[in-house]
Amino acid sequence: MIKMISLEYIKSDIQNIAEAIRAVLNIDVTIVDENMIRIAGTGTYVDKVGYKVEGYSAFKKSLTEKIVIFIDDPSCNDICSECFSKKKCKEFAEVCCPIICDERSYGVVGLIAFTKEQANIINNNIEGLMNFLGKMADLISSKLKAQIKTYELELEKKKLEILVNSMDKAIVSIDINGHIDKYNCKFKDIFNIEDNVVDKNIFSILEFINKPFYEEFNKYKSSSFIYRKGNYTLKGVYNINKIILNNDLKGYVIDFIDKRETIKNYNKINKDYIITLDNIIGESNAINNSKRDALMASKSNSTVLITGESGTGKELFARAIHNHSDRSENPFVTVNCAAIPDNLLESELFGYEEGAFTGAKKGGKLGKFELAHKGTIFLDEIGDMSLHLQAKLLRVLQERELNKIGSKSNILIDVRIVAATNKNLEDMVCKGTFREDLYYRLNVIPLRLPSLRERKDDISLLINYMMKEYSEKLGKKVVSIDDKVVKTMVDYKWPGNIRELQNIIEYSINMAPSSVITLNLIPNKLKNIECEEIISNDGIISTLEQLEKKEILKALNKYKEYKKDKELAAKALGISRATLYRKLEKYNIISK
Ligand SMILES: Nc1ncnc2c1ncn2[C@@H]1O[C@H](COP(=O)(O)OP(=O)(O)OP(=O)(O)O)[C@@H](O)[C@H]1O
Repeated sequence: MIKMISLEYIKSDIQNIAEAIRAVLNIDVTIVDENMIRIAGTGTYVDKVGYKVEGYSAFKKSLTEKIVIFIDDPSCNDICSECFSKKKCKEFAEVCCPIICDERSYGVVGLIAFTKEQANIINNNIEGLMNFLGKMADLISSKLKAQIKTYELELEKKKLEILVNSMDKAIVSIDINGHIDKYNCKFKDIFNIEDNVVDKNIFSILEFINKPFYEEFNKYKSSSFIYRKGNYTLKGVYNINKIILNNDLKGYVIDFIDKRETIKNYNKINKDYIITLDNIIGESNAINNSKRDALMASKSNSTVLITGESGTGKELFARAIHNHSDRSENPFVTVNCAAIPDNLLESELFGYEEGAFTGAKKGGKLGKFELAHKGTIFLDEIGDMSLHLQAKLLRVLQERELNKIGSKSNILIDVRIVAATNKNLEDMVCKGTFREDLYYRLNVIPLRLPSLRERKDDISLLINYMMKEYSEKLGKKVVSIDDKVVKTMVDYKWPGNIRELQNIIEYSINMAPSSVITLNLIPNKLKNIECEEIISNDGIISTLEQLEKKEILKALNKYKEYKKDKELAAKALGISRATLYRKLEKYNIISK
């Protein structure tokens, strides 16, 4: 940074100094910079300003070695013997002194005698002149230092300006009486201000700011606001911070958050996850029916209730419904009602105003319903919502407006609701754990998603899709799957549905030593299905061996998650571990 500054920046000051020296001493003066460019000069040097002093000279030596040089007779001086203009030299004597600033040589100031009289002045008072020239070099150096400081300050100012202007908050600083001192671009932007507002009073521009706030600072430190100018309305939150210097209050910095901007950013982040019905893998009748119903639902504004076992793709369908709807440009906001404790869920859904309760965040909190304005809110695991919140949600659904905790007025909401659950809400209604009126409000468009068991035709398709996805993700080249594995997977019951299938494919790709997924790579639970098949064949007489095999499989299945599974299974069957192993071999049971 400092390197960029040179004597060039202060050349008019330097020229003045050169002329002052000349006027006092009647000897010509010249000054060169660190590149040997003449910066200033008097007499014959005036026309040479701006040109480079070529070759080796006393000036060059003084600059590089940072020493004062005195030459009383150029014709026989050692330094001059190397000078390229030695032969045409018209000088009688010379004194030059380096200009040093922070131990760096920035140039040289020199006195040159072109007549015998001038040489006598130098020769008769060399010590005094050297001292004088040193003082002049110091003067130039201090001017340079001041210039470097100014440059650094300007640079800092520029950086701060860019920093403040690239903030996504609007900020303004005012004195203790409210007069505006500085502000960033965002401030003018969000409040639609066109004029220069420096020195204007903030209270006359932003009437919502509580005027005597500096007397009751803590009370008005942070608040939500509504700003109106003609047809323009802005809602947001502002915070006031004191500027204190040496225990004196000097003013305030106020920052403003534009609510629309917060919502827009939220959308941008969530836009990364765009799912449409075409991305939902499956061609079976069961899934095609669900896709058809979902497309119909997307064209309406009514509430959708998606039901289906865990991992069947309820959230995926909810996103697809939103993305196919005319709300797709607006937010899709998800709330997992089971993951958030009941006491927090209320503020998560509906938000609160500043100071609504002890511990409430500065500036209040935007609720998910507000964030989802003009978009869709996805209430996942709705069956886990408490009765207390069910009543609140019902009120919002009925009245289409919500009351934020701590607020005196209601907010109109325009949000499409898609709820989902893997619970049987009708059963819950019968047991009194889910409100009947809310159930009917939610279940306007029911969408049931089939379990993977009900769409076995899709399993191969899903396997291929997931193999590609995870091979890419994990950077492995797994390209095929053994037919026996596919058959085993088709036969399995998939209680965890697609999520469970995803886990197993991810696991087997991780474990695959080659490019093929083989039977030994998939968990045993998938291979022990025979057990369930035998059990379900009620009414059919089995041989004793079949029964024995069935009981062994049952026991293995029961303890499959345990480390000592064989020991526990053997104990449960009333046989020794060795006998169990023998029987496993006899019945060709593959076990972990
Ligand atoms: N048809 C499909 N094609 C591809 N991936 C799918 C499909 N359906 C679901 N998935 C994937 O399966 C996983 C589970 O889906 P999702 O979270 O939508 O299920 P869910 O029914 O909401 O589950 P839960 O009830 O447990 O919340 C996700 O990773 C999703 O991407």
